[in-house]
Amino acid sequence: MLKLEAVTLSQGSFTLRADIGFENRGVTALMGASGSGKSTLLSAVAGFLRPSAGRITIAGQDVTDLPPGARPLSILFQDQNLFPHLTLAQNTGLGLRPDLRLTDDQRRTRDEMLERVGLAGMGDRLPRDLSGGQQSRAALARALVRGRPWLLLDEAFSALGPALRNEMLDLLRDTAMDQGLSVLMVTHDPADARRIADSTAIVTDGEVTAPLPTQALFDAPTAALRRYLGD
Ligand SMILES: Nc1ncnc2c1ncn2[C@@H]1O[C@H](COP(=O)(O)OP(=O)(O)OP(=O)(O)O)[C@@H](O)[C@H]1O
Repeated sequence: MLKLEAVTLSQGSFTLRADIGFENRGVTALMGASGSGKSTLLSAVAGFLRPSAGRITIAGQDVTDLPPGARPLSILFQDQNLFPHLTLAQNTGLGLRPDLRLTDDQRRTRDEMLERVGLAGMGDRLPRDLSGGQQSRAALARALVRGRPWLLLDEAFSALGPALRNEMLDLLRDTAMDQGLSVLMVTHDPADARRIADSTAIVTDGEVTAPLPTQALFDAPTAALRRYLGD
């Protein structure tokens, strides 16, 4: 379980309060209007923003004071940040060792992950020689190869066209299932949540609602969801 216990987050004059737990199983969507605080919440979980009150725990461990790299999670942003001068294999290997001195086992892990995301045999290519979709797959591989139990995504696929975006969402869901990963995914698009999220939490009015099963939530929308959908 990932818990934000009586957490207060501040960015300038904006304040978000969260007292909430995310189950470590499957995909949870974090949905809300622009400026509602989705990225703020994710930044705090990732360790880039320190809460002004409360604490954050993951699997019972207090991570509030841990730097991002020491937390049991990986992060994928919209800007995929592949290094242009490094090959696909090297970009992915960075997830395992920043100095790229991989052991044989780590090479195997890297190659299996590239295969898992549909990039087998492309390890020698530079990012510029990949399509947008392949670059997204590579960035996902680099995040997954770290083997951390939680994966956080901040609108990671929102720049992609609809077909590619659905393909990446499905790949994310399937890989999460295979690897027993827990995923917390920020999206502003209800279609993303409905496609792959087991549960969905809404960020609105400076607070975060408790996650509810996505299907049930959309079948009988809460006041927070209705406000967000503009019904
Ligand atoms: N560094 C900052 N300094 C001051 N205010 C900030 C800062 N970063 C974010 N904010 C404010 O905090 C609020 C929440 O921003 P946040 O980026 O978390 O929203 P969001 O829900 O992720 O929005 P979007 O969907 O547009 O990305 C906004 O009002 C924003 O203007």
